[in-house]
Amino acid sequence: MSPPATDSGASSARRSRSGSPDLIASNAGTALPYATRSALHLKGLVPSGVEDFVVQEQRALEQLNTKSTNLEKYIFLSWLRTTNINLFYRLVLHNLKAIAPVIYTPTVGQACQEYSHIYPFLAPPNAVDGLYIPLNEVDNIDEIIANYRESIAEGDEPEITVITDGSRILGLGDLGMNGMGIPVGKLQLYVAAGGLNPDRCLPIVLDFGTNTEKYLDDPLYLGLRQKRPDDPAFYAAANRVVEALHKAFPNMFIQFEDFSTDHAFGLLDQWRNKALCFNDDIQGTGCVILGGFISAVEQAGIPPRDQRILFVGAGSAGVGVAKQLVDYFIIEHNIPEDEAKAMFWFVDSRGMITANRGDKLAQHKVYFARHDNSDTQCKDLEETLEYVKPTALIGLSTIYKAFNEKLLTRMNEINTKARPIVFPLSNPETKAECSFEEAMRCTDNRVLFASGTAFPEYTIPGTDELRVPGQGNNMYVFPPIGLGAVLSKPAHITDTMIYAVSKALANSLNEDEKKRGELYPRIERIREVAAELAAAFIHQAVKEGLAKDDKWIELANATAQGQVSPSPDGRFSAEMLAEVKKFMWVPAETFEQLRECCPHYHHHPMVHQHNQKL
Ligand SMILES: NC(=O)C1=CN([C@@H]2O[C@H](COP(=O)(O)OP(=O)(O)OC[C@H]3O[C@@H](n4cnc5c(N)ncnc54)[C@H](OP(=O)(O)O)[C@@H]3O)[C@@H](O)[C@H]2O)C=CC1
Ligand SMILES: CC(=O)C(=O)O
Ligand SMILES: [Mg+2]
Repeated sequence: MSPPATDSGASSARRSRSGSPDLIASNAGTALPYATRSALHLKGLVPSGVEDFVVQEQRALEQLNTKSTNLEKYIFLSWLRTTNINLFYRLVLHNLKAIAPVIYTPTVGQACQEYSHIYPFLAPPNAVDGLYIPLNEVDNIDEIIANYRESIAEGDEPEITVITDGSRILGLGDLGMNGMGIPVGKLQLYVAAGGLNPDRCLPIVLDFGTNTEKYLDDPLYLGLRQKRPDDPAFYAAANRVVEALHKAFPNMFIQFEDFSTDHAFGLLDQWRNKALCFNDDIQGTGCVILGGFISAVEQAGIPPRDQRILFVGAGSAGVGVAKQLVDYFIIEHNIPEDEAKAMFWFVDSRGMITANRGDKLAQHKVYFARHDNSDTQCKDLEETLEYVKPTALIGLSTIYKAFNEKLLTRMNEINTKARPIVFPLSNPETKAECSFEEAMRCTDNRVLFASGTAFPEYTIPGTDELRVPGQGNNMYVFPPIGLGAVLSKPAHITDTMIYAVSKALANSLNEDEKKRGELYPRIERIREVAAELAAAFIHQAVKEGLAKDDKWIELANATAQGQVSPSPDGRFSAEMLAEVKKFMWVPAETFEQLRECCPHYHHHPMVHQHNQKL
């Protein structure tokens, strides 16, 4: 069983192997009481003021606020995370709305592009950010895993990993090893939103080269300076790594992230029934967008079956999202699959996707290729929009401003009877199809909107009406899916477990959010909502007979048998929700808590000596 929520020793555990006084000092710093300073031979090495964590946090926030750019803020926060992880997460959790766009999209995109330039000179074994696995060392993967094991404290085996090869980082393309910023950033959200223990999160980059000349020519580039391998070599190496990880840590949840689309589908197909894994860009994005889309369809003002949905972009994200929306129309609205599928059109870089377009469609596009277009071949988005006259426009194309003023205005004109749905979901901001303000202005403020990246709130001109844009980003769902998987330990993740999370997300809006017509819960509530979504996931995993953890099986069965009170939508019980919340990691509030909750503290040789003297 995993440690309880109070096990907040944070990264101090990792440092315990060094036997250095850093163990306590790094996470307590100026909060170290005099007696402990004395015991650890730190007298005179720390300023004399003894303060509590709240004051430390004020100082950290003050320092963060002196940084004039988001990249500087990112660098400061990375430094803080590797220096004092407890303080880092206190700051993140108490300022999530302001900090999420710094540690995650959009700033993380820029940080990845600059990764080799801002690399913080980490000093292993005491500071290890994750695993860098070069192609030419894949045969030594067991040694690499053994080295990692050596660098962590006993009992801190990873329970979750985010793994990328950097080949499609957000909408920024192939960043090679620089893509490491994404697993690092995603795992910070696993901790902040999902309550995973930071010591048990493992970011991994497969450093398999890059096809981006700019990085190959950059003297500071830290990855392998070679072109990417061909497909057989890629799959042989990637599978070798995943196999070794799965063997070393059989219960570890594996999140595939930001692989180029063909490999994203390929790896998922190979591993989805063999290991506890999922692809965030295909399944996570599908899950989160379905959650917001359900709310949008309810507010649009036309029957769901009259929706005509135009996707711009048919990559891992576009196809992943559309497949989940098809399931929704089938399951919730009893629309036969063929009819449900016919509610969707796609545009890619070559125009509307049709079966008779003349090019060989990639396998993942075939399902949605239109057969009813006769001779009509729309060559781009503008033509397709006029042809389809969509009620919903969804962008996962990486094309900045693809939804220009003209197109947005047309969406408004086409949809006089319904509120138009516009979801520019590409990341980061420099790739977003449009902004919230643009969508509001061009649709007489009628738009039902969600974006991948965080956009500012918008006050309708001439009024004091403030509108909050929805953030349709998989960050709302991968933390609870991971948390639910870590707790209930299903043999593998099914589409129906992910579907249950989408439904729970749509049900998670509070009265205020609903009254304001918002599509997603406010980010300040992301942790509270994550607990509900994780409970829904666990409940579904148990229902499908795939969960392996007895405690959660018993709790879910008790709900099903009516022994405990179910949630309003019947998906989980209050008891289960309370248990999930108990598990969620929280940073220590006081020095005492840090000390008590850190099992390694008491084993520290100097602390041991000190305690013996007391
Ligand atoms: N909001 C969220 O939570 C998430 C957002 N995303 C974002 O989605 C975007 C796409 O990701 P992914 O699907 O994996 O990437 P891909 O590169 O696989 O997909 C991009 C798609 O856009 C198409 N495209 C490119 N140029 C144009 C154009 N001019 N007009 C129309 N379509 C075009 C491509 O066409 P072709 O196939 O012909 O090359 C391709 O189908 C990224 O920006 C990513 O950040 C991804 C995951 C989650
Ligand atoms: C959010 C995300 O996973 C992406 O843009 O790739
Ligand atoms: Mg991604």
